[in-house]
Amino acid sequence: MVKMLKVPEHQVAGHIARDGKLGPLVDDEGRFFKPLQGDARGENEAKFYESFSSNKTVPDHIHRYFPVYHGTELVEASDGSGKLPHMVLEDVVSGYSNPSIMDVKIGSRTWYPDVSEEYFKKCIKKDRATTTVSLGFRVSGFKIFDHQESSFWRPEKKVVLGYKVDGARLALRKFVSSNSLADSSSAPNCAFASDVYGGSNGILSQLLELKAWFETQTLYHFNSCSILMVYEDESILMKGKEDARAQVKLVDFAHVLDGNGVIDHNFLGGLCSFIKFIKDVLESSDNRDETDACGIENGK
Ligand SMILES: O=P(O)(O)O[C@@H]1[C@@H](OP(=O)(O)O)[C@H](OP(=O)(O)O)[C@H](O)[C@H](OP(=O)(O)O)[C@H]1OP(=O)(O)O
Ligand SMILES: Nc1ncnc2c1ncn2[C@@H]1O[C@H](COP(=O)(O)OP(=O)(O)O)[C@@H](O)[C@H]1O
Repeated sequence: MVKMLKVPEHQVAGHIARDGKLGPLVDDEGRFFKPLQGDARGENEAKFYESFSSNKTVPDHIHRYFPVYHGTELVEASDGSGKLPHMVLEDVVSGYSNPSIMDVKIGSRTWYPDVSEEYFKKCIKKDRATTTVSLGFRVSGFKIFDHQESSFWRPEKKVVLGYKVDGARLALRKFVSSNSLADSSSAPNCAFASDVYGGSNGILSQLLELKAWFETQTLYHFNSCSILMVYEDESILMKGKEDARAQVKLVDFAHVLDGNGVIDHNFLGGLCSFIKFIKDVLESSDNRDETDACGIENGK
C-alpha cells in the first residue's frame, strides 16, 4: 500500500517542502521523513543516526533527547523528483494537538574546520548577523499557540534572524506567555514559565541533564545542531490533569563530526549560555509571582 505522506504542520525552521522544494514529510503514524540532501550532508546525518542509535556507551536517559531513528526508506520526494532516500525519524510533535515549538541553533559558530571557504563565509556572515557569536545560540524559528485567538502566532523568518541579544531574551519570554503575542507594546507575562521551563520535568531540568552529558562526552561534535523545545498549553490550562508536556529534543545532525576524544566546547558553551537565559526567565517570573502574592496579602 502507498503511504500517504504530507507536509509537516508544525515545522519551524530548515528546508520546507513547499513550492516544489525538497523538504521533510510526515505520516499519520508519528514518523518524520527527512530527505537526504544530495551532497555530503544527507549521508553524514544518516551516518550519525546509524552510529548514535546503536551506541551502547550513550546512556538511555541521553538517547531520549534524540528522535528515535528507524533507518532510511525510499519515498516519493516533496519536490516531485521521484523516489529519494529519506531518514525515517520519530515525529517529535505527533502526540500534541497544538504544540508551541521553538528551534534554537546551539554554538558560537556554525562552521567547523576544513569546510570550504564559500561555506565558511556564508556561516560566519549569519553567525555575526544573529546572536550566534554574541550568545552562543540563535533562535531559528518558533510558533506559539494563542489560546485567546485559537490559532498559532508565528514571527517571520527574517524578523527572527534579525534578533539581537534583547530580541532573543524577549522571544524566550514570549514563548511561555499568554499575552502580548501579536501586540509588541505589552510586556510578556511569562504565565507558563514555571510550568514549562521549571519543575522536575521542565525544560531547564532536561537541559541540565543534557549539559551533564556534554561535560564529559567526546564522541561527537554537534556542529550547527538545534535544540527543539515543545510544549502544549492546553495541558497547563487543565492543570492537575497533565503537565505542560515540555520536551527538549536535539535535531539536525548534518554537520556532526567525530569528537576524537575532545569535548564539544562549541556546543557545551552555547548550551550553558542558553541555560542561563532560561534561568533568568524563570527567576524573573518567580519574583513576579512573589510580588503578585504580596499584592494579594496586602489587599492590593
Ligand atoms: O538555505 P537557508 O539560507 O535557509 O539556510 C539554511 C538554514 O536556515 P537559516 O537561514 O539559518 O534559518 C538552516 O538553519 P535552520 O535549520 O533553519 O536553523 C540550516 O543551517 C541549513 O543548512 P543545513 O541543512 O543545516 O546544512 C541552511 O541551508 P543551506 O543554505 O545550507 O542549504
Ligand atoms: N524528528 C522531528 N520531528 C518533528 N519535527 C522535526 C524533526 N526534525 C526536525 N523537525 C522540524 O524541522 C525543522 C528543521 O529540521 P532540521 O533537521 O534542522 O532541517 P534542515 O536540515 O533542513 O535545517 C525543525 O526546526 C523542526 O521544526
